Amino acid sequence: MAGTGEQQARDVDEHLRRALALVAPLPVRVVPVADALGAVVAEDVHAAVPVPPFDGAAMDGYAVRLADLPPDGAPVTLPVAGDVAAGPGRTPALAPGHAVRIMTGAPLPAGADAVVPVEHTSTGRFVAGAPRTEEAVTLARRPRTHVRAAGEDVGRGDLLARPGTVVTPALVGALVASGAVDVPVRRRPVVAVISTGAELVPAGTTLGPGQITDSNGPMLAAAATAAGADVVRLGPVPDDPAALRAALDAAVDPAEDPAATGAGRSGAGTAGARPGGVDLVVTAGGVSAGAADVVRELLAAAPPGLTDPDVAAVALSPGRPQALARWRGVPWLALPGNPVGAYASFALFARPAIDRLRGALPQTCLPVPTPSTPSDAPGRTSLPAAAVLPGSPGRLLVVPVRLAPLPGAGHDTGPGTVGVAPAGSRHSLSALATADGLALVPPGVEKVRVGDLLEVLVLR
Ligand SMILES: Nc1nc2c(c(=O)[nH]1)N[C@H]1C(S)=C(S)[C@@H](COP(=O)(O)OP(=O)(O)OC[C@H]3O[C@@H](n4cnc5c(N)ncnc54)[C@H](O)[C@@H]3O)O[C@H]1N2
Ligand code: MOO
Repeated sequence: MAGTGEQQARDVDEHLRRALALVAPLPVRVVPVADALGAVVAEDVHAAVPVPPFDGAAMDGYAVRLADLPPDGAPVTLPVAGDVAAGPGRTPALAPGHAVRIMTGAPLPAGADAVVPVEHTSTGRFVAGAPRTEEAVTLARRPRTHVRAAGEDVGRGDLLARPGTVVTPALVGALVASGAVDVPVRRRPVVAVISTGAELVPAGTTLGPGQITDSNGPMLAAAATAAGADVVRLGPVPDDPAALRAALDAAVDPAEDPAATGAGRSGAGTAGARPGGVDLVVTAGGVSAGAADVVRELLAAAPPGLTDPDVAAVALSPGRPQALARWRGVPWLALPGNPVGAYASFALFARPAIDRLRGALPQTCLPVPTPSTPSDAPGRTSLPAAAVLPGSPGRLLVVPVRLAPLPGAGHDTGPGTVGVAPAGSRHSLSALATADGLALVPPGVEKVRVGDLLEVLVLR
């Protein structure tokens, strides 16, 4: 009977809202700045010291008093009173009518207010390692003073990072330069990735009839790692609810022995498992309408440990069958098994959930940016379509796209000439692997024309 059992599809935004409601930002801990790369700052961080900490020379040359140099640029000859090199020690004051040799990064002597680069003086150049021989130097006023003023980069007390800021290599440098030793960040989430399906065998296994390699497990583990989580991989588990239950138990309580059920731990990050279990479980597969769909079967059986089961057909393609639940209190996102659907739903639901655990989506950010609400959220941008894209009334289409020149835009037409075009078949994992982003074609759009703006999740 056509249409029987058809569910009303749930909006992507609504499913994301429910997924985010399952998770909360993890506790804050103070860690050495050097260990904070990739973590999310949890409190305002202010500069303890100014950068640079003192007025210094920006060039190798001579420190002078501007008052001694005629404003019309006429050269003067000044006796050279001494040397100042970068490094510790007291810097003597510069007496009026004198110059001192100064090296880049050295503190400016009191009284000096400009540095004349050596190549613009009678000395011409300094010889590394050779002592000073010049008694006097002839030089003239220059347009720039080549002085780096104390605090000109960062003032004492300036805000360096707010809650939600991801610690990048450059931020590590900026924090340390400004006197930070430790930084308050959210604990790194630990995510269990479990693939399900009787047909799955681990990578490297010779395939028997009807078998395929579990690619979702390694792919989603890599996606979770790239999203800033530590990963525990379990499975693949067969289409047996008892095996899935055992794998879930092993994820939320590592004291359980997964080997006893056929669910084995593998993959990078296992050693990093939190003693108390994981913060989030992501499963792939077994969530649609098949007779052997193990996630659906377990959710329907309502076993002890399962709470808040929520099975939905989401208005999303690929990635329509989805479920949410808690297993022994731990949030569980059940994604579909089709590899591109699994990837797209990871990007749309699991990644934001991991961001929220990390503190990267501040609570004040709710309502969260969603595919239908263009935003300036990190990792998203709006780009014009460089080719015609299909639309699909009633569901959000996820299209793997590559950056491509806009047709008709030549190199002389200036900026804004880059758009996105499909990277290949919408359902092909190999096309997805070459994509720069996922274009989100909103429900209700029948066709995307060249030049139409698209919301794009940036993948690289
Ligand atoms: N009668 C219906 N059938 C299906 C529906 C539906 O609504 N009604 N939805 C279809 C859609 S859309 C999707 S997506 C799939 C999702 O189903 P499951 O989540 O139950 O996924 P599986 O059946 O387990 O697998 C689907 C497909 O993907 C392959 N797969 C699964 N896991 C992996 C893995 N770890 N690595 C690589 N490939 C994997 C699997 O072999 C299947 O080919 O259901 C449709 N059917
Ligand atoms: O939702 Mo499925 O992932 O469309 O193919």
